[in-house]
Amino acid sequence: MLATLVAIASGCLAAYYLIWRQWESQRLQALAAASGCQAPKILPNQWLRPFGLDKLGKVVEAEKKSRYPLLMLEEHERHGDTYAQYGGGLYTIITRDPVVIREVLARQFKYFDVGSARAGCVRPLIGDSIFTQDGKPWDHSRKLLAPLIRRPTLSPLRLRSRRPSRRRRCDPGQSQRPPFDLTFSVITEFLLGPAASTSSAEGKAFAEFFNTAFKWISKRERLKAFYWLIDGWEFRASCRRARGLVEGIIRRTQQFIDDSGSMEDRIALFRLMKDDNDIGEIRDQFMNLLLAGRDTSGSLLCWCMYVLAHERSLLGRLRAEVGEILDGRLPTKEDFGKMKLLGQFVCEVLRLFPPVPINGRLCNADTTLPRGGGPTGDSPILCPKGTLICFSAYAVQTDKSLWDNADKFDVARWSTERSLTDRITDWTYQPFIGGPRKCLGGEHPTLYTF
Ligand code: HEM
Repeated sequence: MLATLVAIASGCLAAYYLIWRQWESQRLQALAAASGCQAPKILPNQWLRPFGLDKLGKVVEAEKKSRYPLLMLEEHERHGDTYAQYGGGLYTIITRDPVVIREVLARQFKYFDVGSARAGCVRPLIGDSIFTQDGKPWDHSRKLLAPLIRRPTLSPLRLRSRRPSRRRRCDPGQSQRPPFDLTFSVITEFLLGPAASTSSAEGKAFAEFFNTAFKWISKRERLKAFYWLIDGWEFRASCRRARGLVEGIIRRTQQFIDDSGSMEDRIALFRLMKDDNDIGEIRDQFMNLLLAGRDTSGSLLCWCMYVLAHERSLLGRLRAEVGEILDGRLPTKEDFGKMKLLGQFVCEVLRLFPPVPINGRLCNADTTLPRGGGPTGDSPILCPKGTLICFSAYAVQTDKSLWDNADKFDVARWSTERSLTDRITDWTYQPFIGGPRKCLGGEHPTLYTF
């Protein structure tokens, strides 16, 4: 009797599923037809098609060899500006078409989320805030943080000047550590003030726990939707301890923040700490900003040094420019406007070596995108709810059809007054992305590099 009931229930469920699938498919076909959509080029998967595990394996392998952006570029050159494939369980549209990217990040912003995988991957360390949220919670965080970080009176230049220690600079096995340690301490102090200095024992311990947790996060990110497979005691303990230490630092800072507001121009999160907000919220806002700003600025510094090691004459010209404008004193914000060559140099480094070379968005409603379909790729394409859009600033910024001598490092391409504005406007240059979610800290890259 029970077996019969189970069989009937299973049959009903299966029938319901098939009817629903049919109905869904007809609805999507109608939407596609109404917008003149054609299918994009869909790359076949070798095995386990619905999960796209072969594609995921290829990505993981490329990331291990630090050549994921190069893989994306090669695939675009082989398959076109926009194509589709199943990857890591998701139907994925992969694009380097600026028109499609603008549609996703700006024109149809509300239909594209950062998605739950990003949040799940990093939440144990940074909690929930601007970097991981979507919809109303994101809007709240953005409105809260944007005015704090972009205050005209606030300047990271007020931080005392710092250099990596001589011992670290000489350690060849740790060539990437000094820039990342430097940006870690600059951003931490910029956001929380001197009490968070990473030269204190507490600050050092925080940096250690944060870095350990971050190594785990990098591995989790590689697995996309399957990030949860990478977990462990060390990861959880480092996250817990890093979060605990930050709370201690925030409490201490709150004690010496007084009503006179004397520290307001030296601590970006001053208002947040002063207004008696929940300590957990302040901690998460800070951790999100640190995660968003530390590696990006550190990576920019590394690439600047890499380029300068190869372009010795450019180094000489940059030294001459900076020396002439500053004449031995520390710079002001206005000085950076005068350092034309330095600005062009940073633009070109960010073009060839964008710190966020690949990015993604998850579609939250059935919609269409203006290009990528049909034999020429000029027709609109259908983008059903649940589609992952993967786009690469690196592939756009090194696209030979958009840039003359795309592979060549050439500061002169930024020498005319409008070159940067024009490139940002037509979305062919997007190291800080664009649209409502564009980088909050990316207004003064020259300043960070200095
Ligand atoms: C060279 C340095 C930097 C680069 C290239 C860079 C690049 C980016 C990019 C591409 C995004 C978009 C990420 C996404 O939505 O998927 C982003 C977002 C963000 N960045 Fe930066 N960033 C830099 C420095 C900073 C700094 C120093 C801070 C803050 C102290 C910062 C704060 C943020 C925040 C808060 C977001 C999230 C904005 C939102 O979702 O509304 N960034 N950045």
